[in-house]
Amino acid sequence: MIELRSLTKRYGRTVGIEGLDVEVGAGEVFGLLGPNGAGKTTTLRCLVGLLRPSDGAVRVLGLDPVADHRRLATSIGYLPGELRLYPELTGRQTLDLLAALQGAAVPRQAELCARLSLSGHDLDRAVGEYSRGMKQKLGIVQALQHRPALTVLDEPTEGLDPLVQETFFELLAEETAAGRTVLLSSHVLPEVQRACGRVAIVRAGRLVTVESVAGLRRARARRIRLVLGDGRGARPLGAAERWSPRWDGPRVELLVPPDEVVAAVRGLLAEQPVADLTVEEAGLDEAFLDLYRAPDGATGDAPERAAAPSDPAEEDPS
Ligand SMILES: Nc1ncnc2c1ncn2[C@@H]1O[C@H](COP(=O)(O)OP(=O)(O)OP(=O)(O)O)[C@@H](O)[C@H]1O
Repeated sequence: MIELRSLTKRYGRTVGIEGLDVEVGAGEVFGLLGPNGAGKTTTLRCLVGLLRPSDGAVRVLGLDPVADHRRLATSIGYLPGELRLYPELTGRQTLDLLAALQGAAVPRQAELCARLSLSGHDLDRAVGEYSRGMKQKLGIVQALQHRPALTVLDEPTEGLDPLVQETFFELLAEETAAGRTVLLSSHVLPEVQRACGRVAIVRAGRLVTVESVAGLRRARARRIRLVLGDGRGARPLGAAERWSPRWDGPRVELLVPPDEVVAAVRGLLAEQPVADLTVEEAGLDEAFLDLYRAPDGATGDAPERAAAPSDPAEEDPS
């Protein structure tokens, strides 16, 4: 469904994304994750043909999203991160206008509006009067209304209340059950854990890893919690100090790599009066936070991301 080969997009001197290699197959819900400014939106815009790559290749359903933009319009649904709508059009007029641009029938429009609680009354109001969440719901409806083979969603749950989020996740599950593909960007970690089978993590314009959510979790740390039996608080833990123990009175918590857990527990039990001990898998949040962190501990944009000064700014072809 999606093939990115060394995808690079520069904005003049700034690197949006560099050397990204990713493949996404039919029926996947694939997550693109990373801190602010990592290059997620840039990647999605290249995928839907709104940006021309500076280097590398993008194939969506075997086609070039820029050159074959019109042909792909019927097969792609896109929810931009910053949804800008004509404020004077009603919700219904907006959906119909976008359907015309998609060039396809919209068999799901009514059903999606009903499921996302956009009433007939709402749809007859001008979009300029919509709340943030209502606009987002309209954005989701238009992205799915023509039953596209691929739906690209940039931060889709922004502004949605928990009940609507629930419906949204049901919709995603139905997409994959029907063999259709979804690519979403997010930095809301639990939603990725819930919705995606695989994720690509990007940081400062580069791919950090592509992995299944299950695999990512398996490979990450275990949390060891100890309650010391003598009631005394923080003290040196010998070899276990390297896992940066966090103390709270007589309780201490360490995050330990999975293959070192047994040795860590043995060492801790041998050296402390332990009253209680638990070992559990660290949450996916910690797994991601670990990958988010730049090698120097910083997150987000790295100052060394500037591209060669001679690189021309790429223009939006649309
Ligand atoms: N139109 C533009 N002109 C110049 N630089 C841009 C432009 N759009 C994005 N960038 C830069 O490209 C880099 C990647 O931005 P991008 O919007 O793709 O990140 P993101 O991962 O979507 O971030 P966020 O989570 O904050 O939405 C950033 O350094 C950003 O400043």
